[in-house]
Amino acid sequence: ATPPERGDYRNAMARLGAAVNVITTDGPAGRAGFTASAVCSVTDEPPTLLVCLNRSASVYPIFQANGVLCVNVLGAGQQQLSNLFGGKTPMAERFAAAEWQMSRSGVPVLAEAAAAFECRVVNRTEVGTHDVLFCEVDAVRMGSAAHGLVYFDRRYHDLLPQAAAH
Ligand SMILES: NC(=O)c1ccc[n+]([C@@H]2O[C@H](COP(=O)([O-])OP(=O)(O)OC[C@H]3O[C@@H](n4cnc5c(N)ncnc54)[C@H](O)[C@@H]3O)[C@@H](O)[C@H]2O)c1
Ligand SMILES: Cc1cc2c(cc1C)N(C[C@H](O)[C@H](O)[C@H](O)COP(=O)(O)O)c1[nH]c(=O)[nH]c(=O)c1N2
Repeated sequence: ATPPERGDYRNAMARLGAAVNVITTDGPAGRAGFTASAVCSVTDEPPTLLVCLNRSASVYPIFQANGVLCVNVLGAGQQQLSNLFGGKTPMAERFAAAEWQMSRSGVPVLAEAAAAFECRVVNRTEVGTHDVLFCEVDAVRMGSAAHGLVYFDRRYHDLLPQAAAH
């Protein structure tokens, strides 16, 4: 069978709603961060998640060299931060838009995230244009954001609980 055209694939993927995360790093190669929706839990023994990173991103060599990162899960109302880290904005400007704490490994952690996962990259696999980074979680933090943020249909949606039925 012939595979779907890229546009058709993306149109369908646009309906696969996903949490929005700012992935940060710091270390010998310097500080960097980017927005990722391609993040998911792999196993909880040992706690491991994956992040898909486009090898053509300007931040790619920095993440490659540092080998540590933090997955900052954005909350309701933080779509501006997602757009800032989603491309083209100079790195200093991205980080100036929020308050950061320091993880034990020296990686910036977003104080206002819904949750944050401090990780080491333990494995990576090249698939097409992307690297799949397998990341072991050394520490978790529960942040101050109470409601989630979801990217669906190429737009952001604040995730507010439905009113209880009856
Ligand atoms: N996994 C990714 O790398 C990824 C995911 C979402 C958005 N983006 C970036 O943000 C831009 C805008 O996204 P959009 O959702 O508003 O519209 P879009 O039409 O470009 O993408 C729709 C959906 O297709 C998938 N997708 C898009 N580009 C991809 C890529 N290079 N690799 C794997 N999956 C991809 C994502 O699920 C995305 O939400 C994209 O063109 C891309 O540059 C990348
Ligand atoms: C909502 C949303 C979701 C994603 C992205 C963007 C946006 C707006 N981007 C693109 C990525 O954030 C962008 O390419 C980086 O900011 C790197 O850009 P620079 O090359 O540094 O400008 C992105 N890139 C990637 O490699 N993996 C991903 O999962 C995602 N997900």
